[in-house]
Amino acid sequence: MRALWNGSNMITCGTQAYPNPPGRFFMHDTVDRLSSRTTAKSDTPRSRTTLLDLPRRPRRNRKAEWSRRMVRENTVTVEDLIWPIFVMDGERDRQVVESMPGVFRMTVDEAVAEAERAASLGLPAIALFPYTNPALRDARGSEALNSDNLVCRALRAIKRAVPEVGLITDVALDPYTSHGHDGVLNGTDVANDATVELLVRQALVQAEAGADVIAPSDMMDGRIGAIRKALDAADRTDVQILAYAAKYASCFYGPFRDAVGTCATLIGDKRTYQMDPANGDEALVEAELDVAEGADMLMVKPGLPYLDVVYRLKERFKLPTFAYQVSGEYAMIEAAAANGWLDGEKAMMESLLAFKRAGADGILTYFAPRVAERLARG
Ligand SMILES: NCC(=O)CCC(=O)O
Ligand SMILES: [Mg+2]
Repeated sequence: MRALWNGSNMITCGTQAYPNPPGRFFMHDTVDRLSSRTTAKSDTPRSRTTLLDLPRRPRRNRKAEWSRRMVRENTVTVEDLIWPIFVMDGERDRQVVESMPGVFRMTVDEAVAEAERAASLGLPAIALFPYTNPALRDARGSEALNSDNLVCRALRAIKRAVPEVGLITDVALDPYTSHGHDGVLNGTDVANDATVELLVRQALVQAEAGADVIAPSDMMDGRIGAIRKALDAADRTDVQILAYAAKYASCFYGPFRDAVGTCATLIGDKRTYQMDPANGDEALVEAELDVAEGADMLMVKPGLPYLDVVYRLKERFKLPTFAYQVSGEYAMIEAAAANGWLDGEKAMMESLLAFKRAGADGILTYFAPRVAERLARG
């Protein structure tokens, strides 16, 4: 209970009000009269500062670092982190992603070296995203079905070099279409069922090249079930599906579109298939369908602005639930840190801890190697 001066000549303490002489504010003797333990305590100097009779003082548990460590509910570990990597054509080359300081597009050989780094840091998995040569993009995203495309080449090379790192691939057509949408167009509409047919083929091509986890991020209806059936029919019952169950039509993907080159190509927006940021219950409907269709794991995207959704999905379905700390979230922290407005390291760690507190089992984050290195330093 907190004693407050209410601006009049009364002191309020909980629901009770006590008279206080005008002009006198909160003298110790006034408080002592309110305390049932006054007499015994008033003998010692310490008791003079004990103004309130509080059976519960949550600050006690925070009094020292050892105690804070002892009562800590959540921690970020290296196992929580999945590292998204951008691949591009060429050899021994990297390109800066302007809007994501510290993040690069890299050639397959460089990606292999980074996968080796991931393994040595103890990161469980990496997620691959291609920067497709614009000349290879067409209206139907045909390059997605090429078993020798950039992602498939990266999968084979990384699998060969570092088999212990899990490989997650993005199933969606946007890095491959000339219009930047996640599916094929029927007029201006992204045609659901025709797109699902292509996504199934894309998933099979990726599984064949060595993907351990297929992660459909397209938000077409029915694609999880269709992909599961096709994988099973192809004798790939071992391939996991991480469903981007609740992917919102968010402005926070801006820098990612820079990285995979869809900023220039995207015509219009994705609001007819990605979710409305205003909706929470709808995420439960989406996730329920994906679970029924065979999703092994769920994803919420973006991350920090959607922690309520992470919490609700984890509570409801009890499946491994991941959050994607997307490019815009990364860019915001980096930009503020570069301006000296935030302590970037602290913001990075606090943001990841928040995902854990909300119930996430893991986080896809561009900070992954930096955090892993920091955790390794202890
Ligand atoms: N499928 C991946 C995205 O759509 C965006 C991720 C990001 O903004 O980091
Ligand atoms: Mg869905």
